[in-house]
Amino acid sequence: MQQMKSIPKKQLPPKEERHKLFGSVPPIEKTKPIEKNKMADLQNTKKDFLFKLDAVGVSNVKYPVLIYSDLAPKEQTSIGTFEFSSSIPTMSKGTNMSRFMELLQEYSSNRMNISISELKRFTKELSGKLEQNDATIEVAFPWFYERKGPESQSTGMNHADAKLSITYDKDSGYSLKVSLSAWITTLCPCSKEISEYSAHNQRGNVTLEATLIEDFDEDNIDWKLALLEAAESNASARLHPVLKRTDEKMVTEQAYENPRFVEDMVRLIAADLYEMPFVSKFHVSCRNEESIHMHDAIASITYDKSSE
Ligand SMILES: Nc1nc2c(ncn2[C@@H]2O[C@H](COP(=O)(O)OP(=O)(O)OP(=O)(O)O)[C@@H](O)[C@H]2O)c(=O)[nH]1
Repeated sequence: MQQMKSIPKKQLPPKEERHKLFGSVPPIEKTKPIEKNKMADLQNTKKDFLFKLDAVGVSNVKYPVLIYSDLAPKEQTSIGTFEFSSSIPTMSKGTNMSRFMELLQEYSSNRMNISISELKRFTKELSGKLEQNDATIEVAFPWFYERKGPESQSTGMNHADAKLSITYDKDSGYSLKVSLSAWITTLCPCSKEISEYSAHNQRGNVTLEATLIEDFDEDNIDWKLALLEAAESNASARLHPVLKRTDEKMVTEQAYENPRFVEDMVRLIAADLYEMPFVSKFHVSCRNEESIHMHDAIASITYDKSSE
């Protein structure tokens, strides 16, 4: 096919003239210093600024990250959404915002992986770089895992929303929090009980938030998988990307054999988290997108093992 030549019909002014046409003006004569050591450093002003701050930093920072998983794909790249902060004392006006991003770039250029050991190292280094007593990093990312149809073994990819939050404090050490939000199937026990046949079922969203013990052994336990298994193994059925007819029959019957209210879901997941020795506190919530209502059904539970 002959290529059409595009011949401009208008005679446009040069680019610089076009910018002027749309309001660009030449720079004025500048009077303020351009050398860094002569510039005002407002954020480093030391005075009584009335209150100390719990947290100051940057949020909604998106960076590519590397994730390791016990499920295939065992290594994957994802997009991390970061939040970094530290406290600052009463006598300090502000933090040094650029230092959060400088350290992230430094880690990223060495293929930053979202592991607990890496983020522990990061927060400790960050608190030193900021010259503060503590630092927190929070990173949320979609985690992908392979899922096979139960009978055909046809493979596809599911994902869950994972989050890891680590605080380093010079006096109290590290605190580790993880969270996973995943989808499951629930089949209504009441509907099954009262109906001659069938039962309504829905897609439920489960969020598990757990505080881990400080010496959590990430080399032997994948926390993402532990939380996913707690959510899915207690549901009426799991979600699958690929289902052949033989699989669909199994999943449908499995859901009918394992009916769950939204309350049942959070209590059963709580029981699994209670039995995990590396979890010290947890919060579980479930939201069922009801298929017979326009509204959702919700339930949640919070538990602190140290309060026993
Ligand atoms: N503290 C603070 N800085 C802000 C804020 N918004 C923008 N910034 C800017 O972040 C920029 C970089 O700050 P710094 O990290 O202190 O830059 P710097 O002093 O050149 O960095 P260092 O040499 O590491 O001390 C400054 O120009 C601030 O004005 C804010 O809300 N608080």
